[in-house]
Amino acid sequence: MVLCPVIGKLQHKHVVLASASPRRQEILSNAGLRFEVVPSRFKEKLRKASFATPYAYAMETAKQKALEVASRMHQKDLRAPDVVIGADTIVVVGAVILEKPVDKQDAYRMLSRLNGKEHSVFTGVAIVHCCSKDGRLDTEVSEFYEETTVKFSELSEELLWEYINSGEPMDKAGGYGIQAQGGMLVEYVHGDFLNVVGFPLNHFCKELARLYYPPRPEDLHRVRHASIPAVDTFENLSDMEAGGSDPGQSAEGGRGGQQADGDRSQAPGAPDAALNGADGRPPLPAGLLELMDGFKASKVLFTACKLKLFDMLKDQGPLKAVDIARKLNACAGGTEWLLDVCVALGLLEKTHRGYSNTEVATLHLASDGEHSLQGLAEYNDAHVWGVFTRLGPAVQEGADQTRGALGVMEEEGHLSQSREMTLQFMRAMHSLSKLTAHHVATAFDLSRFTSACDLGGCTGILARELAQEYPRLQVTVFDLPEVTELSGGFQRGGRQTERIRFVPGDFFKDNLPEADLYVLSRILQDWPDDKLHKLLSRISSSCKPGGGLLVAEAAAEEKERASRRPRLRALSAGQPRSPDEHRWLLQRHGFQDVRVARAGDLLHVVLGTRAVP
Ligand SMILES: Cc1cn([C@H]2C[C@H](O)[C@@H](COP(=O)(O)OP(=O)(O)OP(=O)(O)O)O2)c(=O)[nH]c1=O
Repeated sequence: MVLCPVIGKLQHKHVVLASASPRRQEILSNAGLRFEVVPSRFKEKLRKASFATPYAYAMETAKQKALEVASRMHQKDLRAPDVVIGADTIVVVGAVILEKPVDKQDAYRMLSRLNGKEHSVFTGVAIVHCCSKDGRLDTEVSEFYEETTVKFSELSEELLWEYINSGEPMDKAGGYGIQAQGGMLVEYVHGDFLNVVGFPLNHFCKELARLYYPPRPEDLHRVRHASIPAVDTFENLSDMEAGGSDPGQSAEGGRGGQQADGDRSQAPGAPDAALNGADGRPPLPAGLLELMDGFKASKVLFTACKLKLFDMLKDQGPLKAVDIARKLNACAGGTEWLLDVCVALGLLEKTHRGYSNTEVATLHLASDGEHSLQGLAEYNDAHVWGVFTRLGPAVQEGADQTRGALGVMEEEGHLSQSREMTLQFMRAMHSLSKLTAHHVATAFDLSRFTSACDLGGCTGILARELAQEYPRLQVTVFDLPEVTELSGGFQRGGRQTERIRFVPGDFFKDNLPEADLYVLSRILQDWPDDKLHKLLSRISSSCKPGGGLLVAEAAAEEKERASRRPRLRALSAGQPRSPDEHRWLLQRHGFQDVRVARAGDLLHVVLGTRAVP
């Protein structure tokens, strides 16, 4: 069965897998690809230090493996295969690249390095298209890489040696095989599992799609780059290629326009499959209409939050519309409209007994819950809404682009405006931090530090999580006086609170409190380059050799930068920086052994150690 038709594109070609890896052979043949196996003789000896990133090294090795096979086959028969695929898998922990162990001691060294920690597995892949011209070999190379994060449990020496003696580690990068007994060592995996096993099949199919079906301008509204087009989409495209119907029309019948995944953020012009016209009229732009109305839905949510509707229904629901209107001291007709829209938006449920919260509303929209996002809704309504009404003039007049098109930080300037505004801002940050603090605190093992200072730590949510996770850690929250003054209102009791103190100050002007570990969570993105360097250099001067700097920022790997949330936020807060940019920033300011890890779905975290100046 060929599930992904792009694999079928290679059906009549002479495809060679330049790899001895049985795992790669299995993954590709399971996917329906037919190929010959010719292991590469390229010696994996490129100088690692000459590559800017580990994945550049893996991609180059993959390319050299494939090119070696292509040229050997060409020399032998004066005929080259059509396509040669090469791959190289490496394990990266800190700045160290691990390949296959040379002996048991080497395997032990590798596994000890990985023990209890998170690491990255990169596979570089090269797809080499070959052709023979006048006895000469011409090649065209496309290459890409995939990264997967893997965390090992804390493992005893005994277990490590038992595993090594099983013989499994010897032919595998990093000295383990996640697909077999090595799977028992692994606590979690973020990303493509097959990438760890040696071949990122999903990304490979996307790459083939890119190569074999480059989108025509008129197709761009239908096919999303980031996904492997659905089978139906491909069939349409193949038909077109074979002289079939026009793409606009081929979407008819409710098949061609399907999105490849369940992401609701479909391209706005993507036709709704069920509603396409059958007579040459353009399909209904359902996604676009949804975008046109998006602001109305936000305002309904904000208004319901402001009226404390979800609080009322959490405690007293279900309630009839008239009773809700009475309690809100609002007009009955208007209240009923609002309630019905909330039902349509999935925020409320309506039965014969009246209106009640949906689960998501009770969890995230009632104000007192552990996971409440009320503060964020309130802040977006009171402030960000207004900022976005200035988008048109800001684009025309050209604001400071380092701060996004709107030229203002969402938070800027309001801390000093009024106590109420400061509180609103703090509630918004508090809401957001609750979603991410645990991931930030546990992305790395920070138990070697005994004191930490969370710069711009606001209500102390992350400080609390750090103190909870590391029982020896004393945590200082350093923030502007107007913030620390109000932070008391956000504190909950608990033993870890004794190890948290709030210190008022400005991190651009005042001496930073002493600490082994400095933390900047969602701070750097808000500042333009000059301020950012000033802040990092102040931290670097305060941090003792061996101390650490932990930076948490919105996840912004290349593939994510184009997605909806970071893009919208970038309008008011500037373009998010990638993990590599953060790694470079820390290195530039005197931090070494810089490691990057994913912290949940929203953030990435970077940890560096202060070098001896
Ligand atoms: C981390 C990890 C790696 N591996 C394997 C995948 C690769 O086969 C190997 C990494 O070595 P590679 O040098 O990438 O590949 P290889 O030597 O096996 O084959 P060739 O060079 O001929 O293409 O490690 C696993 O099987 N499971 C794992 O969990």
